[in-house]
Amino acid sequence: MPHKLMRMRRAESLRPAMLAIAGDSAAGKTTITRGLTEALGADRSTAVCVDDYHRYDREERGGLPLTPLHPACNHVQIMEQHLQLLAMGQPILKPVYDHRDGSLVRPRLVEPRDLVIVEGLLPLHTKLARACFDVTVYLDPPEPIRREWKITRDIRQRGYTREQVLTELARREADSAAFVRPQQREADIVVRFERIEGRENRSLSATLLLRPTIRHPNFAQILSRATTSAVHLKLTRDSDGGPVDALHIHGYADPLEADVVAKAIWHDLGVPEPLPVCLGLMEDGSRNEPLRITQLILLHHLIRAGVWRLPDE
Ligand SMILES: Nc1ncnc2c1ncn2[C@@H]1O[C@H](COP(=O)(O)OP(=O)(O)OP(=O)(O)O)[C@@H](O)[C@H]1O
Ligand SMILES: O=C(CO)[C@H](O)[C@H](O)COP(=O)(O)O
Repeated sequence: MPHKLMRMRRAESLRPAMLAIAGDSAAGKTTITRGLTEALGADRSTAVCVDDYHRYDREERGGLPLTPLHPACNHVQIMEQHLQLLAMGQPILKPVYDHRDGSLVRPRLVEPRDLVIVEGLLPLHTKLARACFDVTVYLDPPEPIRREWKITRDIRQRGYTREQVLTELARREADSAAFVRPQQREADIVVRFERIEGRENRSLSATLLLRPTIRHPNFAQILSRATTSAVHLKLTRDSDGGPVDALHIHGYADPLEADVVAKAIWHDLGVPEPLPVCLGLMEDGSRNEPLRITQLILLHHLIRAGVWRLPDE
């Protein structure tokens, strides 16, 4: 049972805290990761994108009946090996896929820091890969929103036309259902940015399903200390019908009110540093409160996972 061995070996030794962020293309993984790594700093954190393990470049893929979401289109075994090495604090020589033109370029030496964030299409696809993580997240925006994000991003940054993106989205649907979306069930936290019907405000709200597979911050207590209408905790149903806690962050949250919650979450962590200012920052420089609180919660988990294994604790 290699995945059980991996869990045991990790429990025995001092090694980095590992966070996985899985989700379909343009689900928002890079946007969340960017804020986390900036907040933690390059000396404490490393980010790895497992889409770099694509087996074929864009041109080669064009002639194949495969989409990048299919495990056969990725070096999954090498990804597993590298995740195990990172999880044990070892360096890797990681392949690199350049999305600007779809080419596979010179590999990069990655030395894990105390906190490692791994994002991509399939980081939770296998048991062995999952065993490498302390905290697992799945980003689950509603399909119409993800499609909007993908169309805009792929046209602006990856050299595609609108028609090409629409064709590709249709081509990928079966593989997304078979290989990407099932990872939702494997995650400790499921994040959904969505538009709430009837709200005039166009900002997206965020709902975080907090599954009892890991220990979450005591939000009931944290929110009882922070008088605000920006965030609330509710009991909802998971996809299997079971009850699960969910934290809802309103898209219309007043930044001042959201700040009260952000400070309370940060304070709960007991870290003396000031609240990082880079959280909630979008690529265009705008600020997004639901994104900020989501990043803060993931940061809380990652730092806690790291602190728990310090030798004096
Ligand atoms: N919370 C959000 N609110 C508004 N827009 C968002 C949000 N998250 C992401 N986006 C938009 O969606 C686009 C895609 O996001 P991002 O690059 O983070 O996705 P990704 O999951 O890393 O994509 P890929 O796996 O294809 O590289 C971004 O250009 C960004 O503008
Ligand atoms: O699903 C994706 C994640 O970003 C990409 O489309 C996939 O990685 C292939 O990349 P590209 O479209 O840049 O060739």
